[in-house]
Amino acid sequence: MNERRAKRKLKQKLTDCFHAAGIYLDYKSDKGGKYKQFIYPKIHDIDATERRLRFVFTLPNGFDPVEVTKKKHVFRQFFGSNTEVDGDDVKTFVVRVYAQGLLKSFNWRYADINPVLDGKEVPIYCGKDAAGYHVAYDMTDYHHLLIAGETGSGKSTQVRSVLTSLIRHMSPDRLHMYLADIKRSEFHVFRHVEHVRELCTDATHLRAVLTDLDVEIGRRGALLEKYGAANVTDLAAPAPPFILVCVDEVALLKDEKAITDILEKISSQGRALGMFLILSMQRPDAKVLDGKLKVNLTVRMGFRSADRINSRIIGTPGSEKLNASDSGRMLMKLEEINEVQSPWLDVDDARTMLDPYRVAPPPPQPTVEAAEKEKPVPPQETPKFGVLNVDDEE
Ligand SMILES: Nc1ncnc2c1ncn2[C@@H]1O[C@H](COP(=O)(O)OP(=O)(O)OP(=O)(O)O)[C@@H](O)[C@H]1O
Repeated sequence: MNERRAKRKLKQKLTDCFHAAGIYLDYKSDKGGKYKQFIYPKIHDIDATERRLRFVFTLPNGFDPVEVTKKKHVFRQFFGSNTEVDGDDVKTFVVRVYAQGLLKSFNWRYADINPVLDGKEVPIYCGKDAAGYHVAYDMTDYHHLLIAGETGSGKSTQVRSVLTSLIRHMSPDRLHMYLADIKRSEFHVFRHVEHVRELCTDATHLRAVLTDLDVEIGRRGALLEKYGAANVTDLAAPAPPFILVCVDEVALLKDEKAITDILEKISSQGRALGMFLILSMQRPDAKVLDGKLKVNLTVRMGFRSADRINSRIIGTPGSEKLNASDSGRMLMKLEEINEVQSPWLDVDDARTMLDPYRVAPPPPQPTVEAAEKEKPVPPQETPKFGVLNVDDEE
């Protein structure tokens, strides 16, 4: 069957589905009122691949979108149980029909995901969608990420997998990571990995690191101004490395204004400067996700959440309905909201995989007595973070 004919058939099937579901407006077309005319939703786009079928339609003005949500079962009766219907609460809806449905679980394997990371500057590997396709995106396109979900939903595994994928894929010269784990439970596997410039386990350390990064924001901003560039990626080589700040359980820091102010600043200015955020939290905290952060954390991964209010704050309405038995399942908001299964990556496997990237741990700090015996050495002028120094560029 040629493509046009196949699309015409699919369009007819969707129209039949609209009719069966009562998704139309009708009016009498003759004076006697014998003949009815139907106005169905307008079908804009039909995209059919081997594994997935996708329709976009808009409702006629005057039709209540709630009626579509109520009639999702009719779409499943017509197209099969792997059918999803999502709408914007006004008039645009997307219907997706998947050939296989979401996997229950699958293992993180670099060899499998490597091809989808290729060609992306700062790739974020997310998981597999219901059609079995790998889902990944580039932070230089979509910027800052929020990962949220209640305890046991798979959030920590996802943060581990995202960071491990980045380390495997990017050279330590191109990506500098600044990690904060105030709970001290997650990031020990990343200790001494070459990409990881700082690993903070308390607010004082994180505040100092972010204060230095604030200086880096100023330096990079000055560089862009000097060369009339819109983005650090437009600068002539050697471009400064990308900087990723990842804070686990950021809600624990909600009263640390100096910290949240700089995180906000990175969220609003970091895009052009090659500085990105990944923030994770168990319970979305309206105080943390207020103002600029809320607007600038454009990508959301919503694992199972406690209730509707939480899932709305995360920005993935419906994540409260994810099954407790489906660990690692999330609703992911990139441009649309899609259900995605994240990969399983065990802590021990991650540790083993990261071993080749570890540099020797720094020598222990001398004791106070030993330091006092040493002759004082005049302080050296070393650039912070070793990333770039505006003066060197003169
Ligand atoms: N992607 C996945 N695939 C299969 N199972 C998973 C996946 N992610 C998590 N799990 C299962 O769920 C358990 C809890 O995962 P994880 O520790 O990531 O949850 P969490 O939301 O971070 O919880 P907490 O906040 O308590 O750390 C894991 O031990 C594992 O059994």
